Amino acid sequence: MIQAETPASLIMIFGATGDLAKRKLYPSLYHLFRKGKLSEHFAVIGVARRPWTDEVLREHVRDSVLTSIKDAENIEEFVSHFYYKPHDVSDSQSYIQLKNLANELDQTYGLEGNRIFYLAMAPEFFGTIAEHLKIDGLTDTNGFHRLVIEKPFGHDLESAKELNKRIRNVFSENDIYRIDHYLGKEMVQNIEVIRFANAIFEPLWNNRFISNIQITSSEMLGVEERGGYYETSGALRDMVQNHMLQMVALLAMEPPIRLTPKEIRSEKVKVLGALRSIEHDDIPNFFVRGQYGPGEINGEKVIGYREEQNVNEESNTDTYVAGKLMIDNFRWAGVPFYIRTGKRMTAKSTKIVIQFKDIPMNLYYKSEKDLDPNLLVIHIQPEEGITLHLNAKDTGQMMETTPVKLNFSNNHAPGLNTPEAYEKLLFDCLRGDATNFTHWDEVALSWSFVDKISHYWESQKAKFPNYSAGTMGPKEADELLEKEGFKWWPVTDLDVKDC
Ligand SMILES: NC(=O)C1=CN([C@@H]2O[C@H](COP(=O)(O)OP(=O)(O)OC[C@H]3O[C@@H](n4cnc5c(N)ncnc54)[C@H](OP(=O)(O)O)[C@@H]3O)[C@@H](O)[C@H]2O)C=CC1
Ligand SMILES: O=C1O[C@H](COP(=O)(O)O)[C@@H](O)[C@H](O)[C@H]1O
Repeated sequence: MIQAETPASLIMIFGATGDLAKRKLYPSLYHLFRKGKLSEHFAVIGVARRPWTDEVLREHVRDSVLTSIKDAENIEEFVSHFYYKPHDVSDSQSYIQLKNLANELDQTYGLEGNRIFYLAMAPEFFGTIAEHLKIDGLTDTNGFHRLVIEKPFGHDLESAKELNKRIRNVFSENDIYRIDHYLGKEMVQNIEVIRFANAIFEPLWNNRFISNIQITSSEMLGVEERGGYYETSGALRDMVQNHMLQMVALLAMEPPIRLTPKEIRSEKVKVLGALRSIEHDDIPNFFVRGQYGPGEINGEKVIGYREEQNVNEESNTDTYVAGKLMIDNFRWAGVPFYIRTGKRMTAKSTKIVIQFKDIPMNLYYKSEKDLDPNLLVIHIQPEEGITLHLNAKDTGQMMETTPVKLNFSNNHAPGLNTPEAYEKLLFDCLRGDATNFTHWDEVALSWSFVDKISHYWESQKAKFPNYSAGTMGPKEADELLEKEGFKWWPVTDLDVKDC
């Protein structure tokens, strides 16, 4: 049930000393607090191994907020709601101490027994923590109990099933909030609105009018300190299984009969279920993998993936994936959805390009020159907006055309106006709105699609590295489109700010 207002709640963060909590969760909670979206009846218990005190955590939270917001009003009041408990994830005594503190805070802050358990720790602990929460009585209150789970949700379908079984013994599906932070991004949420609130798009949104759809999510950063995790994951599991497939599902789904989590999820599940399964030897015809070698980013030399910390010097891990997805249903038969994502690429950019089919006959260019196709570009980040690429008359006597762009920019000052994805998702969770979290059925279908590709890749030694840092990936990714008469629309030339 979605609460109209923010209810009182205790938020227990497992992994309170970690990177995610510091960079994302504390600033997001502070934004909610400052906007009045966090009830004054709230308290946070930070949980991790190191022997911190309440004061140390408060200092840490204060620093984390002040790093991103210089004029943080009422910061002292905000941090006074934070408490800390050193913890051993597999020891019941630790949970009993947590329960006692939680019960005390229930009284102090009038929390009505409402509890959000946010698991921001390595995934191997998710199942154990969920089980202890029940066995040791942390869920024995009258309020709501919601489990927020960070990615990755499993390593493949089998491990995801196992994890799901363990947490479902404690929490019902409705109380499990599997985070995919792309679903909290403003322009990802806008996909549905663009599609279903505009009479000009929905009639064209099918294989009669769309020639192909391209989704690019490129990063300039390398793996940073996450080499250990990334070696077990790679770009396919890290980005495609979740974020990229979620965007595909939102772009391809049928209009839901109403905007409830259940109806939207059910439409997304149908898309994921209609993804053409790609078998063994056919995989190279549909998917390309890459790994960055040394190169240059912003004029600075950077090392290759195999030289990164905690990375095997003969690593077979993909830091880049490009793929062609086919959705075998009536609406999308024959329309390729091209996706690509990678680290150490030319630009930090997430964009969706919907390329419409050419008009049947070109009246305007009699000779060799072609009309540009109409494109609808959805700028997810760092700019947020929409651009429609059209053809118009070139000024002058001749009846010639020139490309024009109709542009809507959501953020003229990038990052300032739009709430951070985590802020929105935390707020949704407080209100009990699970629309922008992934349901188990979506997770399972995504893993079963991705598993076939990862198993095939694991069985073949790749010729890595195959792209230089600072480029847009291996040449095979360009060939994937060229062989079908398409090309990747360059993310840098499509910028909303250029219009
Ligand atoms: N960082 C990011 O940008 C993103 C992270 N995620 C996900 O979020 C989760 C956390 O990531 P991140 O913050 O980067 O990880 P970190 O390694 O920075 O933090 C891990 C946290 O877990 C705690 N911890 C580790 N082992 C134990 C233990 N045995 N008992 C109790 N606490 C323990 C650590 O505390 P201590 O050392 O004090 O024990 C620390 O607070 C992961 O699932 C990750 O995949 C998802 C998307 C982005
Ligand atoms: O989930 C992840 O996402 C980030 C990219 O997120 P973005 O919001 O900056 O696009 C990626 O760097 C990371 O490897 C992955 O785990």
